[in-house]
Amino acid sequence: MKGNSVLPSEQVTQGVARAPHRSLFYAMGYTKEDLQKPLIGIVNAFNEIIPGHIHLRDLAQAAKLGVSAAGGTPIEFPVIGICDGIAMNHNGMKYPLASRELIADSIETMVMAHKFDGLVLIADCDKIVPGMLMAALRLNIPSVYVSGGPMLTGSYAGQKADLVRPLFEAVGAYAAGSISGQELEEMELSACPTCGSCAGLFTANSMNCLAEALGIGLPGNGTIPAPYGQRKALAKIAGRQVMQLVKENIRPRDIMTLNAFHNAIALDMAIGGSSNTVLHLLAIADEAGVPLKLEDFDKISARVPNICKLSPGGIHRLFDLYVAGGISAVLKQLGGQGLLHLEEKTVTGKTLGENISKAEVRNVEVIRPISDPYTKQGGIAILRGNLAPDGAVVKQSAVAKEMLKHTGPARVFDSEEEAFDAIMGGRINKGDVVVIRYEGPKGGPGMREMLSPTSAITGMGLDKDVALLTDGRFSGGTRGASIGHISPEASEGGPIALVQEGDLIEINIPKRTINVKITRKELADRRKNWQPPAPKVTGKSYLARYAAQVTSASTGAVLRTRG
Ligand SMILES: CC(C)(O)[C@@H](O)C(=O)O
Ligand SMILES: [Mg+2]
Repeated sequence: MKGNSVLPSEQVTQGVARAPHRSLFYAMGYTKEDLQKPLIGIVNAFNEIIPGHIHLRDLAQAAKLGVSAAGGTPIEFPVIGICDGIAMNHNGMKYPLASRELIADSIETMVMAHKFDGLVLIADCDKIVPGMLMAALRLNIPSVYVSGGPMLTGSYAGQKADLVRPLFEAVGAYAAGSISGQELEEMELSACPTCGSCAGLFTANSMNCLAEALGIGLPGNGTIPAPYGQRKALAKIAGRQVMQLVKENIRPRDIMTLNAFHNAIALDMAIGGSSNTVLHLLAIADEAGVPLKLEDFDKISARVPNICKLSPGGIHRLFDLYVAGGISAVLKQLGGQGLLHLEEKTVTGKTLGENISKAEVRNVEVIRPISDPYTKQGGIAILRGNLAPDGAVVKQSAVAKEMLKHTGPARVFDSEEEAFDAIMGGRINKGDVVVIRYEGPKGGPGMREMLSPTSAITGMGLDKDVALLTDGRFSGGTRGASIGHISPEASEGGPIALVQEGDLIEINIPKRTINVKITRKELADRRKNWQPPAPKVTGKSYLARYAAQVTSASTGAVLRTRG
């Protein structure tokens, strides 16, 4: 399209050879005029198994109205989506990260086959968001991403509530005998009151907020509540806006540049986003051909302060952030201190700086000034050491002060199930460092989120005494000294595979180190006796193919491609 006006859809709508194609469109009720207009794919991840997606039909409808009103022809098609909460703490959790690549691949498949001219991508939860952004960059046709928006805050016993605080953590509290079965049931009934992504700053909301800073989501994308009329209006505007992008030939790679990724990381550090954002931003950048590295997170974390504390790190929820001015107000704070690239292009057709120029903070308890942050550094830290030569990730903003430096004996488990049973069975002692390995992208496979073990530790009141390390990953709802993405992973022979029960592990988050206190020689001797494990999944399953192709978490757990 650059320099001339040829639209991809002309390959299916124009000329003599395409008479059969047009006939197929007419079979569906499209008119002759419809086929003269840009064909806009409305990628709708609606399903009836994710609260964040249960209302997406309404948003797709609104987006279609926006496209039509702006002179385009909207054409909807679906993609899959997993609810991480429902997939949690069993073997289903091996699929969500892997679903990211399936989603990207299936959008590529639909768009390449049918020749759309632009996309409105509609999703809400965890892996569906990066999967969609990866596809947008791979295809590089004009695209706008719209999220389903956050769930309203729940309430329990007069306090704000969400899926994690208190509910996931209540499982540990129940095991420790500090709450009754009836209390647990009351929490179940009240923690998640509406449609939308779970109300804390977990992975879904983190990604939806970062989409604003990346420029691919409209202002308000991260925080406008899911049930609000404004959410539908946002989808309508997205439909209108994608038409503008088609006209002006502005594509995802013009928007999601290295500077835009740096903006997203700066926002992530300021709000204390999910540790999963590290994996996803690296994978999205990989599709953009942008040289983003794990080190970029640490460099930006060193200079961007943490100014918001939302659940699980604090008591505020996305609704509080919305009322306080939303992501635009946070970005305005950062921009005012020279911490952003404000000249970056966005899907509004304006720059990021123009988008946020009128924003203001309406509650300084929810969005603190840069001069009075929670911490001078950002929410996420990258650790290295003899246990993680290729890096590890911790959400330092959600670590109890007492645990920022900790040395304790390793309690080693070769799966999440074994570790969870030990925690729930009261077999973890104060001071212990729980090691959960063979749960990496390849070894798991699928790099499970360890929300149940980390929440059980917290719920049992051990979060100021016990650390947890893994080559798997965490939920955005995880808090405590939970260090994940340890790379290389155990099944690839990473040093985490060589740790033995009782080894002393030294964690120093301020110094960014993670080490097992054994000599280099001892480590080398243990390595000689180490055997790579047999793959856990074989045969024809998608997961077996995924395990064969997936690469390290330190580079986003993307799939290796040939050549
Ligand atoms: C279920 C959750 C809380 O959404 C989790 O999957 C996350 O990553 O945040
Ligand atoms: Mg998740």
